[in-house]
Amino acid sequence: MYVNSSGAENGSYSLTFLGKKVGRHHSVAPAGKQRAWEATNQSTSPEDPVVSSRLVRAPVTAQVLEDLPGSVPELKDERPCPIIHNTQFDQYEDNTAGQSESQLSDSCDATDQATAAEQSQDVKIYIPYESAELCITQIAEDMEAMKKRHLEMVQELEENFQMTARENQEWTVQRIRCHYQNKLNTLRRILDLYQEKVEKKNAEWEKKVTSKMLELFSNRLDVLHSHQASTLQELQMARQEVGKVQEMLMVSSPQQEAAVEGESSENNGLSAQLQTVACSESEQPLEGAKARLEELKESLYQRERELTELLDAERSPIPQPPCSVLLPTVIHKAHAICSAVAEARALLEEMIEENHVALVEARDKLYHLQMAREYSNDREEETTDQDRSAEYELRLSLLQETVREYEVSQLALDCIKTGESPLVNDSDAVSELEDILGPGTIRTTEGAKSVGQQLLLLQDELKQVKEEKKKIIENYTSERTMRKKYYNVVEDMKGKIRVFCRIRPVSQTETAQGGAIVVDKIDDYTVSVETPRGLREFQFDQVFSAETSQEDLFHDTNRLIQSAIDGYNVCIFAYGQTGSGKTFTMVGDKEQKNPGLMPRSFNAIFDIIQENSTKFSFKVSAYMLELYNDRLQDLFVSLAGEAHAQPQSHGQARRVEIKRNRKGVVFAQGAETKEASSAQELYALFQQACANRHISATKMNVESSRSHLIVGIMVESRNLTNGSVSTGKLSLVDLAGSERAAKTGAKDHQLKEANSINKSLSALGDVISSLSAEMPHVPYRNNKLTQVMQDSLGGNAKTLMIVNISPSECNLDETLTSLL
Ligand SMILES: Nc1ncnc2c1ncn2[C@@H]1O[C@H](COP(=O)(O)OP(=O)(O)OP(=O)(O)O)[C@@H](O)[C@H]1O
Repeated sequence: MYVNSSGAENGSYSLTFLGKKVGRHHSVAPAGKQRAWEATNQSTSPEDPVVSSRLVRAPVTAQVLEDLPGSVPELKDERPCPIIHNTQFDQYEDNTAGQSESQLSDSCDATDQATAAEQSQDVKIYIPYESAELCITQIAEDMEAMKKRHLEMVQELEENFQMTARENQEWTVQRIRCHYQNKLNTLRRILDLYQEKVEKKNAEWEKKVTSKMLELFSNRLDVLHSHQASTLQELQMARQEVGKVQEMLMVSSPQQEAAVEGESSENNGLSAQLQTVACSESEQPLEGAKARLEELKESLYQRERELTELLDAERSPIPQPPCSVLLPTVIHKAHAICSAVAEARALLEEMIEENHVALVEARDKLYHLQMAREYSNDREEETTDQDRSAEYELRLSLLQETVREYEVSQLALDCIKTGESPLVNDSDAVSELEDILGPGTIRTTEGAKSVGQQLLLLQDELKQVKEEKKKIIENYTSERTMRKKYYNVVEDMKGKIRVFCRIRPVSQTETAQGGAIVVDKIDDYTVSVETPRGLREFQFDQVFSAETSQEDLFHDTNRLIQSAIDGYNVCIFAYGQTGSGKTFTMVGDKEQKNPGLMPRSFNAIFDIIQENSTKFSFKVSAYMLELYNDRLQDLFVSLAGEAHAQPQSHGQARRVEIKRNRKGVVFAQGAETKEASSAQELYALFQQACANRHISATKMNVESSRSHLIVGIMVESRNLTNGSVSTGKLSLVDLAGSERAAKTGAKDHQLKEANSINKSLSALGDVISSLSAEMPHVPYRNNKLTQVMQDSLGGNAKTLMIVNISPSECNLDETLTSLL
């Protein structure tokens, strides 16, 4: 027998006996079967060690185990020994256990020795039958071992599967748990939010109820006080009446006794006469008492009516807290005070003592009155006086009331002393209050106590809220102060004195004169002037060319308006030769098609006020002055047109003096300061002032300002949250033009005007130079102009000077003077 290697690759083997091929029925795995098997396992990976071992071994195991029992006896019958080809045998060895290797080798060696001659001719090796049998047995054992291993593997796979399934299950459970945990968390969050909302609502509601209750409680206390007062008054009156009645009784008793005695001794007629006299005598004072009684009755009815009204009011739509409900709180508080303060304790003791004495007295009185009534009843049975009986009833009930009040007071005072709360039995009022607070909240003493405690807590909360509000206001105030400070720092960084230069367009007169344009704006900060000695350049904080609109100019200046509203002094003035455009810059053209800085500032002030109206209240006031020939004049005071034309008549005008108050704020004494509540009102005041200004025609300007116009606008702002007040001043000055007398053609009073103007401008120049050079002394007092502008020049004030210049060659000298 030999094992053929053909088909070994597919795992099929054939056995040959004595050179005769027996057939392929011993093939371990036929090709068809192998393919079918592979098809069933094609979904599995051959790389998988388990699967690949199956691919090789499984068919061998199954087929051999089936086929071997039949084949072994067959082989036994066929002697001599089968042969195994060496190479084929080697191939077989690959698929069998190593244990059989040595045995097979031994068998082969024996066969080799027995058939040595044949080996030289034929490569087939014959092995003894026993060896073949041994070999087959070995194969069977191997197969058995393989079957065992396969079973183990199957078991292992099953275990793996179960483990994986278990893991999967756990993972799924974990996922589900996670999902529900998340859901639970979300629900909790929603619940928290709802709870928060409910608490907020409760707090709001409690706040409302508390304030309402406190209000009602104080009202109730007031009513109780007034009741107590009126009761005391009534009691006093009752006491007096009782005294009177007792007196009357004392008077009438002996008379009646006498009448009774006389009855027995004298005859009936006389007795009747005496009785009548006695009765008539006793009835005289009784009449007065009856009248008084009537009054008392009336007043009592009146009180009763008032009480009914009060009770009706209690049942009004707004439920009122009963006094008895709030009483425990009051007692609780009073007890706390009494136990804390020795003085209060002593006072309480005194009150208890006094109340006790009063109670004893009232009880005595009641007792006496009751006795008197009984006695009187006995008497009235005889006299049949119904009115008297009614009077006693009334007084009795009054006294009973008083005694009850003293008893209640006694109880309350004892409660205050011990700290215990009295029982609540004002059931109607309690149920009304429970409608608000919820059922069962105050039905018991504990409930009432908790309401009281809630009240105290809410009072504390209110206190806290107030403190928080105070803090917020403080923060807000400090934040605002910081804003002002930083705004001011930024403005200061730009320079406390800023100088702008504005070149006006060439005028018709200048065109007619044919003068060349010698002034040019090089950049936003530089002006160049062509002089006979060459081109000169001048630096400014800002340069505006002839094309610059009024709006653009204002845009660069209106930040200073905010500073004035913030409480700083700000001064904006235009400077330059006559006809250079100062009035145009400050006021605008005559028709106000191009309004200047002044009217625009008026609007800006009220715009800012409007923006801040919720946080501040503002007061705007203004004075408008003219400095003409070294004389200050109030422009609100209207002088006759002739007076304006003739300067001599100014002596009659009201004298205006420049003064400074303690804070250093300049004010014009003798000048009127008018309030304005809108930009329109302020502008109307301004127009009124302008109408009184000195203007006349010069050679240089048809409408030349012959005076300095000083408009002072004071803005007082009051912080609505903390009540702080700050005042800032915006000074807007349109200066008269510097001029050369010869050029302007000034004569007589105009020459005087020009001298005065030039003097004041020179003084202003000196002040500005000193400030710019940060000199220790600034010559403010040299001129009225500098005096009036003092609080707006230097110090913390912000100053903006606009130098107006002409571009024309004919004004070159004046332009250079202005620029230098
Ligand atoms: N930027 C400008 N754009 C157009 N016109 C201007 C401008 N500046 C000045 N003017 C015109 O030039 C003329 C003189 O100007 P304005 O009266 O303002 O000069 P002034 O410096 O105020 O003179 P004075 O000192 O004599 O009062 C006016 O008719 C004015 O309209």
